Amino acid sequence: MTRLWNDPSAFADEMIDGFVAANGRCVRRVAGGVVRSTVVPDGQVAVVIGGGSGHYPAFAGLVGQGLAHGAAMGNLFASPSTQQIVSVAKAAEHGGGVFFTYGNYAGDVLNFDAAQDRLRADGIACTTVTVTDDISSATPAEKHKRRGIAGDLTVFRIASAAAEAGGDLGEVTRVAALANERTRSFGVAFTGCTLPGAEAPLFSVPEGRMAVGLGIHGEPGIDETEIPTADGLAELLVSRLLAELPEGVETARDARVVPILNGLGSLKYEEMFVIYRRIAELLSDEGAVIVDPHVGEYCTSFDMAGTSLTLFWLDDELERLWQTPVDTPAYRRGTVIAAARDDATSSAEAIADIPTAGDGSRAAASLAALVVSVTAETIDTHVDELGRLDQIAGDGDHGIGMQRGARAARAAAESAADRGAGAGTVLVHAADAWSDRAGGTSGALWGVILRSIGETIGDEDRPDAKSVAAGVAAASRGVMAYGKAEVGDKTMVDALVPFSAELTRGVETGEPLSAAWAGAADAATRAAAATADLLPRMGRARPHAEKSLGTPDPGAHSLALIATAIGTLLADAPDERN
Ligand SMILES: Nc1ncnc2c1ncn2[C@@H]1O[C@H](COP(=O)(O)OP(=O)(O)O)[C@@H](O)[C@H]1O
Ligand SMILES: O=C(COP(=O)(O)O)[C@@H](O)CO
Repeated sequence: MTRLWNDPSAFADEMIDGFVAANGRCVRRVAGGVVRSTVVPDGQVAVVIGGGSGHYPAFAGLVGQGLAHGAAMGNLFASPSTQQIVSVAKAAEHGGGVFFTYGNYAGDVLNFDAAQDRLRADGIACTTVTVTDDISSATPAEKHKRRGIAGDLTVFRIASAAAEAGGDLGEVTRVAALANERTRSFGVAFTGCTLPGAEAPLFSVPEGRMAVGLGIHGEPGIDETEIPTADGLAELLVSRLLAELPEGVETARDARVVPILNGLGSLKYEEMFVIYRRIAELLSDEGAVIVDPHVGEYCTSFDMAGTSLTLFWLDDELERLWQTPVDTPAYRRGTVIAAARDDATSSAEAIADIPTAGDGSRAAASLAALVVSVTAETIDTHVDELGRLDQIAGDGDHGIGMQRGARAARAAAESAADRGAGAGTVLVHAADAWSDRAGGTSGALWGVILRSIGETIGDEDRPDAKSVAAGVAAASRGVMAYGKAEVGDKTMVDALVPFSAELTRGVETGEPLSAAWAGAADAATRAAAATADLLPRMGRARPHAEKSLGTPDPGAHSLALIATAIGTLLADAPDERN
């Protein structure tokens, strides 16, 4: 149970404030996260990590000399937004390009890839290696789909050591990929974790039972067994990992390996030492040479009681890099020669310009802002229900993520309308605020939706039914192009595509916008409900496909709720709104 918070939706921000206040020796705050507070030599590759909050010391606790140059810090269990990542990367960059590395989660990939594209467009060279160490999350044939857990540490460290040694972007990328290939993890848990403000844990394990093969968000495990003895658990973890030695390691005999026993949040160190005692015996019995063992917390899941074992199989090059000194808030090895302090301060965030707008579009701006406001109210009303749906096969954060995004969008839309923006700019500002503040997959996609509609209706004329339907059609295409999901994958696309099709059909047959919108919202509601029968093929829910059968997709459901509420708004004043 996470017991202490002020406002749950402010938890991540307040946590960052406190973290920076306590660790100014190593980090300073920038928009979107933290960067090193010490001077970095010109031309050094910047290693930028990041991910959702709730995993301390991942990710910000691993920023400092010898390790990462910056960390983009998302909301609880949600990827940082594209804007956050761009901002941190620009602050961390010192002329040698940016190397991104993070755990392989859909929201992170979506947002880090988009940030990488933006930086490249600005002339900054970037490469990426996603961490895929968790062997329980996909088969060896689909290794690239595996998620990243405590193996983050080995990849981050090797990449950073290569950057500190003066390696260029190609070199840093090569050794990081090698470290990832040679890092394998497997985890178990005894209780689920509870997000701040939530009434119940994300999942529960029956008394005396243990969930096997689960990740760092309380995603359900792939199996459940009786809780074994400490020695029995050591045997399970070691046997699973030895059954999948990486390429280049034919046998454990004489192989040099770093074992990392990671606590997931509330397992006692003493319990871990008892387990590790047997892990060390088992590895030695196999003839493996143990190097620099780690027992502690490296990537947690709030208060989850559980543990994972990571085995990092060294070669000469990786071992040399692994032995270099590190000094970060949460992780120290060897003796680092302290660099001078970097007194740079981050510049204030620019206030986005308001382009000149035509009278017709300005007249519709307050309605556009009202639409965003109704969206935020709808999410406020359903926030718990959305969290519960996302808990079944996801990470339970759909409600709070949508709430954070929609509230920020409402404030941005109202501010733009007050400053004389046209309807298109109102929605574009709302889009940017939503994706920036919410992060995660749905934050990025709601940014695409609002931006597509805003750009289509533009700032000249009063939007009519045709331009609104064209905007929604552009949003539908945009979401599919960005997220790569198709109809039937059990995502918001399953509601958005029929919504758009029905809206276009209604408008083309001459229905007023309010009527066409109401028909489209009904179609979205039916389609969202029908996702209960689908098996997910994208994102967090994919490894838990069967668990999600019978439950609608949270993103499809929230989209249908929003569409319905906007329909009611339009119907209330049809002549004003058509
Ligand atoms: N690739 C995708 N394309 C479209 N929608 C997606 C995709 N991946 C996930 N989603 C939608 O996002 C929802 C999850 O949103 P949310 O929980 O807020 O984000 P996150 O998974 O990043 O925490 C899913 O229910 C689904 O509707
Ligand atoms: O969960 C995280 C990001 O993945 P999403 O796909 O956005 O849920 C985060 O905690 C790990 O970086």
